[in-house]
Amino acid sequence: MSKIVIIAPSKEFADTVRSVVKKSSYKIYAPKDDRDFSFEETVPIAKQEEALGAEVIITRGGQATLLKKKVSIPVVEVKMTVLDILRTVHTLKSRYKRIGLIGVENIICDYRELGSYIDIQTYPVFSYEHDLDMQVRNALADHVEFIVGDGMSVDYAKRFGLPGIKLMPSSASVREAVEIAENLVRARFLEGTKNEQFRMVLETAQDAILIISNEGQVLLANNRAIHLLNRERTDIINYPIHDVLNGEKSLLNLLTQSQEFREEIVHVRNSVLSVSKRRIMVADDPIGWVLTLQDVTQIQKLEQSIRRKLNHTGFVAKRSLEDMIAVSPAMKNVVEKIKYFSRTNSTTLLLGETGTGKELIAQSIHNHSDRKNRPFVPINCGALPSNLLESELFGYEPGAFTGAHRNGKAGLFELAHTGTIFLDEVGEIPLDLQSRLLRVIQEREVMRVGGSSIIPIDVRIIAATHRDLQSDIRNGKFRADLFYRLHILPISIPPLRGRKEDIPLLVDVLLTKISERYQCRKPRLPEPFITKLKDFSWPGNIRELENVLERIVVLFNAEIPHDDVLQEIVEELAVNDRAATLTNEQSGGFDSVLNGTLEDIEKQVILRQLDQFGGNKELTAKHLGISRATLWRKLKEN
Ligand SMILES: Nc1ncnc2c1ncn2[C@@H]1O[C@H](COP(=O)(O)OP(=O)(O)OP(=O)(O)O)[C@@H](O)[C@H]1O
Repeated sequence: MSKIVIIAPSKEFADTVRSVVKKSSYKIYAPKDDRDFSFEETVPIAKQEEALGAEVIITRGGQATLLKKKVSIPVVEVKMTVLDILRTVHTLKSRYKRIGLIGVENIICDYRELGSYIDIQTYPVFSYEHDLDMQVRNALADHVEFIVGDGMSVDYAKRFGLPGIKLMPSSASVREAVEIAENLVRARFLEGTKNEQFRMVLETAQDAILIISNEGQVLLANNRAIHLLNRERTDIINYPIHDVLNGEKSLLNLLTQSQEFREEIVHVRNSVLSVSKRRIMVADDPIGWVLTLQDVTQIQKLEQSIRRKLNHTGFVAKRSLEDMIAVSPAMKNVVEKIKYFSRTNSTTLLLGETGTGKELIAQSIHNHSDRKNRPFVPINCGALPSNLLESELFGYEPGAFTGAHRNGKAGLFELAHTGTIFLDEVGEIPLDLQSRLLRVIQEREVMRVGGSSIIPIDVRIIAATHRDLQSDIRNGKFRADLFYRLHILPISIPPLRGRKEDIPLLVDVLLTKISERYQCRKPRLPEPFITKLKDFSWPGNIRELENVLERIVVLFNAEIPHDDVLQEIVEELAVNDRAATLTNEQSGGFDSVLNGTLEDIEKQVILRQLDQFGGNKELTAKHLGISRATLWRKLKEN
């Protein structure tokens, strides 16, 4: 398919065209013999080429005038220049006194003035049917001896015995026409590109969009609008908006307002729509309106799905410092450390019993740091067997092991690039992997399992453990060098029993959270009960407290007498505490303690109780039946 088609009505013109147009991408039609193309021949050619996808037709003279009416693509006319005519007339001047210029109006009009300069008669033809005969007769009446003009006119004049010569555009004129045609093709392409871009924007928009004229006629509607209006496109485009929205009174009242507005809410059938109306201005003139309609329920669904996707990756830290309750001095101190440490990129080690909030603190550090908009990648190192943990952390190349994914897989270190990786239960990492982890931390680069290339990473490391890593080092379970790499910024998180001042606020905030989750009323707990909660040792820390409160929310809503529920919980907590103390005393290691001297045994008992009460000396002393001063003294002595 050629985009530019040249129809040369005569053989001579075709020769001029071929001398100019060398590109094979142009299709040239020319008569096979000396006879010029008739209109009956050129019209079908032009129509066929248009149907095949031609974008521009080049031709000349009367053919151009006619084809412009017959096809809807642009027809570029090869115009005769004044110079073309002068050149022809000049050669004839010595032989003929009276020369006439005859031809269709578009050839003659610009040159009519020519007659006054070079003594030549002009005979414009507006329509071959109506004027040609008359103008040839006029020329004869004016005693014109020789005629120059377009093919049709000259041929016609010959029938009256009037000799003539056909005007032929020069190569320069052909070149100019070709240039115009090429520019037109380029402009059409640009326009097509713009239209397509506009269409794509319109169709990929989340909103239903309608463009209406100043008179309220729908000029354009995207597929969402068609879908929303539940009509056929043909029943919408070019119809008045009144007809299109017939029956949707509230929407119509809103849309026919003569003012712009934004995000007005309107109920249409079963949907809630947010509607906006904006003027379209072109050079300060209003030319219509653009209406956007958003299905609010759809937006809510979209938001949910985006959140689900983000959360599904697990790479978003949802909690932050605002979620942390810190009333006790011990926790306030932890919060200060979080704020301070989050300003650095250094490796941080969180030390604390289970349920003390290590994960919450890791997320808070991340969200308080410059990396807050980057990934937060948590992994529980204790939850996976060694080989799986290795490929999870460092990734693997295709075919690294049986069952490996065909395309390989990026490790969590890679996925955490520019963000934070949270190595929970770092004390559970097997020794062989510890050395690999050490290398990654030292070099800040990873190599996938089965791979040979090194991938540099920029990751902040936060590790956490409930284990006594120093003792693991002594027992050969944890590498000392890895410990020192992790122990750069340590945070010891006190157990709940060591920060009982936090309990009342924790109870209040957690009850609100849980009640919201269950969508039920928040229980009001009696003060004595809340105070009583401070007496227990909470081995499961805040998680245990959370579980107890969840039970209260559920049972209070089950209409079980509230006092019974609270009484049962207090008893259960007391029993658990006694059992824990007993187990501790029996298995804890009294066996080991009993082996030492009396002083050793006393020291072990004091330290164990101190630990049991999260370092709280007052409670420890009370439990051991000694004064705080005695406890101080004994601790000092030991
Ligand atoms: N200071 C705090 N303020 C409010 N809620 C807290 C606080 N600390 C912990 N929590 C809540 O207690 C629960 C347990 O916390 P988290 O999971 O962070 O503990 P953890 O130390 O990581 O536990 P584990 O070691 O068992 O994984 C979470 O629901 C957390 O939001």
